[in-house]
Amino acid sequence: GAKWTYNGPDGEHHWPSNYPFCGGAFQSPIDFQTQLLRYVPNLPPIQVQNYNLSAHEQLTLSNNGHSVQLSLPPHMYISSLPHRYSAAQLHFHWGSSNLLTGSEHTVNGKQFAAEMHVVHFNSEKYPNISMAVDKHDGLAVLGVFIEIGDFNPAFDKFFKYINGIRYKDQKIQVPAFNIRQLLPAALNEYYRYDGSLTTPPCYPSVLWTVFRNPVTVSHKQFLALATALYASYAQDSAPMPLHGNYRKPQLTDSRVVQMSFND
Ligand SMILES: NS(=O)(=O)c1c(F)c(F)c(S(=O)(=O)CCO)c(N[C@H]2CCCc3ccccc32)c1F
Ligand SMILES: [Zn+2]
Repeated sequence: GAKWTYNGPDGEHHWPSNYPFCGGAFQSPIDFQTQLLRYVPNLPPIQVQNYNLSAHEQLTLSNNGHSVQLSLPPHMYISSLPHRYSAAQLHFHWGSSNLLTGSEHTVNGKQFAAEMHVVHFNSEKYPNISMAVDKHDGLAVLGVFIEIGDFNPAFDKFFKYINGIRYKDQKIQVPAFNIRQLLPAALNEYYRYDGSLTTPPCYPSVLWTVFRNPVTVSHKQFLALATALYASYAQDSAPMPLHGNYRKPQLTDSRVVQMSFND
């Protein structure tokens, strides 16, 4: 499809001209205005299966020009949703080295330093993510807010390789690890709503689950993420740093946004 960026002439205000869904309804991310949300006491805790990958497995860490992504095997899945949703990849959104505000979802207007998304597809109904990506029940994404704080050994399992994928379309194989360690401890506290991909083509195909509790990475780890990557190719004469890769909050309209907690 047509090229798109987060800033400049191909930035998010222009996405709808090449990607009509981006100008449509049910868009993501959104701001969670907690006074307006609906507390649903029996929303079941998220249950994940086979997230504890063996170090003998290898995952592909790549720079796709829009984010850093880690491929995930489809035998990892979410078992607590109406259908089985199998893992496809995880990726990040962040600000810049001096802008510690780069999350996509916000809470009462508060933006976190970064946000991780673990993308899953409905493997009961669709054979792969490409067939699922534009279906109303196609995708389920787990969102995790990231704050600056203690060093995070789980993130370092792949952050330490980030200098091997500095430029667009570079990829390396990294040893797999326990992906559950990237999620917050409490999987029973989350926001839930129907939304979309936050990048073009912005299909309204995502059941969003954004966990209440952030995880931390150290300032040094965050700087590695925010300063190592380029959206341009290694041979490009004008290198374009990859940062600020977050879409602004969209209108909630008449959507009901649920929360599984009320304290
Ligand atoms: N925020 S978000 O909506 O979760 C989100 C992103 F922000 C994001 F950058 C990506 S991307 O890295 O693939 C680059 C642009 O599509 C995705 N990819 C998904 C949806 C598109 C098709 C596809 C195919 C295989 C694996 C993953 C995906 C994405 F879902
Ligand atoms: Zn994302």
